[in-house]
Amino acid sequence: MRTAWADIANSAAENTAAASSANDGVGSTSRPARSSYVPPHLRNRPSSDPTPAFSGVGSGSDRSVYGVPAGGPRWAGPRTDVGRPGSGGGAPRFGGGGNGWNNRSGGWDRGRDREVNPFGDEDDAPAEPDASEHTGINFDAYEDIPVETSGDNVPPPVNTFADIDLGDALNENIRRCKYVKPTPVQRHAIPISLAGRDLMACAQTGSGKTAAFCFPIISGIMTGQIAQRPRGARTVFPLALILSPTRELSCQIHEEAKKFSYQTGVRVVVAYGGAPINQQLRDLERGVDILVATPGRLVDLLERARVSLQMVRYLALDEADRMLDMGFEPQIRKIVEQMDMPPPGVRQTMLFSATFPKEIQRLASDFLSKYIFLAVGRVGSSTDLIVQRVEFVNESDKRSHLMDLLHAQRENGTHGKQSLTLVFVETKKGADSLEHWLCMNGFPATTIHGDRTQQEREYALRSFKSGTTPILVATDVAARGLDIPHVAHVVNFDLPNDIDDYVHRIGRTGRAGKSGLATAFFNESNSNMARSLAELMQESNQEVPDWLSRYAARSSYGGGKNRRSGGGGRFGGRDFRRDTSYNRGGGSTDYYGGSNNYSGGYGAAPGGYGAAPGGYGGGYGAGVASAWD
Ligand SMILES: Nc1ncnc2c1ncn2[C@@H]1O[C@H](COP(=O)(O)OP(=O)(O)OP(=O)(O)O)[C@@H](O)[C@H]1O
Repeated sequence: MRTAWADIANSAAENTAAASSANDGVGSTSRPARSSYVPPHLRNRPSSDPTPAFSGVGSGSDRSVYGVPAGGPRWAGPRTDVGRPGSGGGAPRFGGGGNGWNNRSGGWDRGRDREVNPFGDEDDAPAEPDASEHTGINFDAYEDIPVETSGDNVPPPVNTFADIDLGDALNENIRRCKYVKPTPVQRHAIPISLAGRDLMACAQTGSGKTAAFCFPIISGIMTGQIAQRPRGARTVFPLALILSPTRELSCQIHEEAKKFSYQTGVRVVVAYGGAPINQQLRDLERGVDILVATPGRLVDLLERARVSLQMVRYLALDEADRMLDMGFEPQIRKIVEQMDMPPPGVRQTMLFSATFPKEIQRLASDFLSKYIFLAVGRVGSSTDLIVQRVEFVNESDKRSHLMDLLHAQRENGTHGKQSLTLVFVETKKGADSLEHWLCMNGFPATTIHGDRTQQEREYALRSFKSGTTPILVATDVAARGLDIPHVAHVVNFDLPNDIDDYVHRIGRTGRAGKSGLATAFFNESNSNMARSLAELMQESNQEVPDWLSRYAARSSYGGGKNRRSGGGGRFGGRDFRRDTSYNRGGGSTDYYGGSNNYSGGYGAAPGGYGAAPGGYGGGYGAGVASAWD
């Protein structure tokens, strides 16, 4: 059976052969693959199009040609090689400027020729007017969702993708993805980002945040002014950096971004730990516009001087609260503040997550400039699409209880390829032992956790996704971001110590408007979670068992951290800059001088879950980062 590494090894061999160079390793001076790099603005140029360099500026949009606000470009690099065609439609016609990139490209279409169609045979399927019919997305689930924005001059939301000037090639890929309407976070976040504004965005799990940050980045690179990139001997200069906390999530974002950027000429490369670095170096050398990475591997590449961040115009942190908690913050600060990345206000920064504790918002503001805060849905709440059940199960009864659930699923047909079950446990050993026990009892299962090799992790994920092993036993490494179709049931065999982790875990089901089920096993050892759990369930219109309410009445806030998402407001949705203690405590109103804009029918009542200062202690030791990364 071909494994991930077999694939990599084979593709490396193919590449080496194609390059006809026995000396194609890292450090080779010939770098044959790299010579075929074609800059994005030249790759889309029709071969028959003799259009010379175009220097026009698109109009009719609230952003300038650089994708920055009308107030003035924040990216000052002079454009020498590419212009923006008018926004009135038609395929983009990029003109070569006769510069070095063009000369060494070997032809506009060489890069594109090699591009694998990520849509496969479905490429030409017509878009359905009714999204729910074709994709199973229940868009009604998103109606009346509460939205809050705060900050200066917030660009208005759009209702359709056609209302946004994303460019023909990207629009075509949106059609290929069968995205008919933007989701609420996309409706708000995309115009904000296209206007060049920094953004801190909170939106519920499975609500389409990946596209919300990818579309403006791809569009900006395709259409914006790009200063000529330096030509370091072995250094590459991406224009955008997307960081995520886990290898699997980085791979997933990479796959998504490749779909969105198909035939746009924008090149997306992924770099993550646990996989051979040489293949990643070769990928980078072929050219990179958007680099998707985990922090540890990126630091490695930066220290080897194989990547420079000096040309980064867009920085996106997915799962931003996780990226800035104790485990990752030093690495993120190093990448963002201590290397050669342009500062806030020069680069554009976008932070996305479903949860955003106040203390993390405070840290995050260091990376942002005059940003807009956007909350779609109740920050840190779970989506109402997920039915949540909490069952009291003593530690010693957990296995037999799980077995009962699985048998019941089998009997009512909700088991198998179309109904996957994801079981979260606290420890890696616990994951292995439960997996073994399930297999012994006739339930094919696999496992994913930080002690497994990356090859094993990827194999496990594929086996789960395909339904070969319809049960995945996982630690929190699988809690965030993973978009696995057909996860029908999430079981919190061991509850996490942090309510935000619970929100992300159960968010692996009930995605993109579909419904899902989440069952949690609760016992005495989880009593510190009772209150947060009961309140979260209440907010999500779930039935709270009486016994849990009694536990909640007796206990304090969850996990000892008392850091309910969003902070300061019972329903989250709260920009920490509006917090009175922040303003009193010497916090500068420079961060925030703007109006608050609400839509939807909820109020962020003060009080309630106030996150006590210093209450947040982070959930992970520093050493954990490497296991994730
Ligand atoms: N406009 C759209 N129309 C239909 N489907 C969409 C749209 N936007 C995104 N999706 C789909 O919704 C699913 C969830 O999207 P995504 O993974 O970006 O969610 P997310 O908000 O990042 O979730 P999480 O918080 O768990 O990381 C994906 O399968 C994606 O393809």
